[in-house]
Amino acid sequence: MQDLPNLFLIGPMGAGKSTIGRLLAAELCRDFYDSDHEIQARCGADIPWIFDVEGEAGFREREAQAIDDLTRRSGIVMATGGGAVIREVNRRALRERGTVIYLYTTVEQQLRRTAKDRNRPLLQAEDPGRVLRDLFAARDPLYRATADLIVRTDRRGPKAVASEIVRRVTKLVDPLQSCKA
Ligand SMILES: Nc1ncnc2c1ncn2[C@@H]1O[C@H](COP(=O)(O)OP(=O)(O)O)[C@@H](O)[C@H]1O
Ligand SMILES: O=C(O)C1=C[C@@H](OP(=O)(O)O)[C@@H](O)[C@H](O)C1
Ligand SMILES: [Mg+2]
Repeated sequence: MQDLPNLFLIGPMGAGKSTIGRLLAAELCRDFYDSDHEIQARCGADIPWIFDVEGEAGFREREAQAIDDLTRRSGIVMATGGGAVIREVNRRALRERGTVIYLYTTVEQQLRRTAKDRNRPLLQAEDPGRVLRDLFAARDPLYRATADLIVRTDRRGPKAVASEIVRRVTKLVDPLQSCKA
């Protein structure tokens, strides 16, 4: 497992990037980073505050800086925020500096998983289902274009998904490993 590249998780809000990323890193004995946590730690404020005071544009600047810095590390697992793929510079950093995994789930699951969480400013809207559908239409092509692997998270719990990623990524890196003793 030492030869594994950086693993970067992308996908929409509620896909499980933060939860599964942490489990994946533990399973691989890797350091775990979450670009959203990094942004909040550097700024000393939470995401709703950043959106309030600096707008989404300010948040995206901070996000690009965090992604550029974190993707330069080696041997890490990193969860991104759902909007990380909007910027071409982020997509390039992710693609060039690691293996990118798109965690896919349905909008219905996203809605259920994010319903009680007030920490996602984009979903504090009258119709969060509509927001999620519109974001999916805009971003799904970008997730697909950036990813090396697509893994569904709507049918299995976080632990099972983390194990599936380990299995698939190991094969991707060393296609012969499944033939080894
Ligand atoms: N595969 C899964 N099955 C069921 N619930 C999940 C799964 N992945 C994540 N969750 C739950 O969904 C919520 C949002 O997960 P989170 O990791 O914050 O998603 P993201 O970082 O992609 O927005 C959390 O309550 C988490 O426990
Ligand atoms: O989709 C988005 O634009 C966002 C997703 C959030 O992260 P999660 O995908 O981890 O919820 C967070 O970065 C911010 O609220 C914006
Ligand atoms: Mg997250």
